[in-house]
Amino acid sequence: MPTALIRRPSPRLAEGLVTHIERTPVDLDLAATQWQTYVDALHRTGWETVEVPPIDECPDSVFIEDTMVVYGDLAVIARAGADERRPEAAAAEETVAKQGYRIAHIADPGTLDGGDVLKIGSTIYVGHGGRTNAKGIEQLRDAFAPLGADVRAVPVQKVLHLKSAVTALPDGTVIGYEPLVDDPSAFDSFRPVPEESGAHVVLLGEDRLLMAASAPKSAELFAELGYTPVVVDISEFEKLEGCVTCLSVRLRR
Ligand SMILES: NC(=O)NCCC[C@H](N)C(=O)O
Repeated sequence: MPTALIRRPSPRLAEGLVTHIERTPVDLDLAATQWQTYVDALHRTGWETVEVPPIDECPDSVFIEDTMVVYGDLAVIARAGADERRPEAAAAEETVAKQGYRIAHIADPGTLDGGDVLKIGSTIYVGHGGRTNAKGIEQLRDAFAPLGADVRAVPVQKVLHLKSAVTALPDGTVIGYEPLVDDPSAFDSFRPVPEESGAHVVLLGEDRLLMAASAPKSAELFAELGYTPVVVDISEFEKLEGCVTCLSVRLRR
């Protein structure tokens, strides 16, 4: 059974960072329900989940994706671009090590958030922007090149992370809401979607795409293309610039 790492929301979730959008109040009870629904959707589609111990003092800790990048048998532990998120990594490292992964680290002066990393086969796109710097990208390349990965830097200026702008369909087509994609030509194949959050899909296997309820037109488009959208409402996390990808780390080995 494939495994995904998850982390329970902090009671301080509402204080999470907001960079490119206006802050609006977060409903903690609703966030807890939505998180459970997200986890249930993983279980329903055949995923086992492993919880990283919660870290209550870090408001953004639910966004577990940002703590690491996993490729082959190696987990590279990120060094968050936002100082206040750095303490999130330690327990995530312990948990992924227990799953049998080798560990490497992004080190000072490198910074990198997992949300900036989009893997498509052996191509790894890394967003160079507000959270991930050139040194972080260089270190990620040094870690994964020996495993055969082609690490390519792409610009991210308009949104928080690369994967806030684009993700990819199972056939490798990169999807994005064009007004928020810095350079669509950076990708081998690009297809526009009609909504911002329509750009965010988590591949669950067997052509199923986990996606947010806020992108109904994109869900319709994917269904027409032969995929099966699995829709979850994550409104409270979207208020903090989170999306479906950032609430889990899928371990595909
Ligand atoms: N990978 C992601 O999309 N992470 C979302 C992180 C949101 C959080 N409020 C932050 O600004 O770091």
